[in-house]
Amino acid sequence: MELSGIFVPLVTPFDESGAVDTAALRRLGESVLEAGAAGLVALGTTGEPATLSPAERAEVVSVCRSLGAPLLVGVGGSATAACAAEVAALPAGVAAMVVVPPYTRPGEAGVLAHFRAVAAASAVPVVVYHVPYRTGQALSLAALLQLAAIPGVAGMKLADGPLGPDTLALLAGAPEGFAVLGGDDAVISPLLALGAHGGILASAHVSTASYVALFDAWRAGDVAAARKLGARLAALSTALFAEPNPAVTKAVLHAQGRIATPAVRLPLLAASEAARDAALALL
Ligand SMILES: O=C(O)C1=N[C@H](C(=O)O)C[C@H](O)C1
Repeated sequence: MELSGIFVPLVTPFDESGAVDTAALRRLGESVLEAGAAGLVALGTTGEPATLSPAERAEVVSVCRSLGAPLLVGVGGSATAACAAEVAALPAGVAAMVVVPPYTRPGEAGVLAHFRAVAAASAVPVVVYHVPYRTGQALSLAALLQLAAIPGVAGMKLADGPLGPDTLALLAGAPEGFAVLGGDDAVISPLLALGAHGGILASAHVSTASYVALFDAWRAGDVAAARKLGARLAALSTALFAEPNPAVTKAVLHAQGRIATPAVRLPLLAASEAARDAALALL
């Protein structure tokens, strides 16, 4: 699987009864692929995996797989053995997007041991999902580079906030073929400018072609177009993340008639009208 371009981590739409709306999920996946997305992510943070039952999670993965596009499947948890077993059970042809073990804060050596065990158990490529503001686990540049060197680890979804010297050094120092995919939507443009291989962006549900055009512009070296588009999309992403993800994105998709309800499951709360309207105004 080529880890390059814009991947859309699909929301999990719910119908009026609160059940997973698989027809809407399929339509969403088809629409973003038609608009140029390189692939999909099932069960990313945006898909609300924590509040889906095991049967619902399997259903979401099955719908996404049936679309035939490159697919990353989110896997997470603080127990290494359980995480390794989950990754080992993934079907061929997908990649596993495995979050740094959250909450436990096992330290860098513990994180490295976790990913060595998970990658050794996996028959599919592993993408490390580093999102310290959610997991509570910071990682130094040395640890990031050690993760990148683990056999079977094919890339990293990097969502560690403002870009700094470590980001530059990771992009310069990671092994050949290791993909860095941005996961902080508002800074995707500068990250692509620095050489990232793509992005996993919830924002790309609502303006997929524009995020794809941004990726293409940086790839082609069209700096003027990329800067202008990047600034506009940073404002859109900021509006979509004004309240906990994916509430605003779901509210916008509902307002556009693309999903039946804007519902999210507790403890997430539905987006405010103000946040939804602010995002819609930027489209
Ligand atoms: O679901 C994802 O994958 C993403 N989650 C991030 C988050 O909510 O922290 C944001 C990013 O757009 C992709």
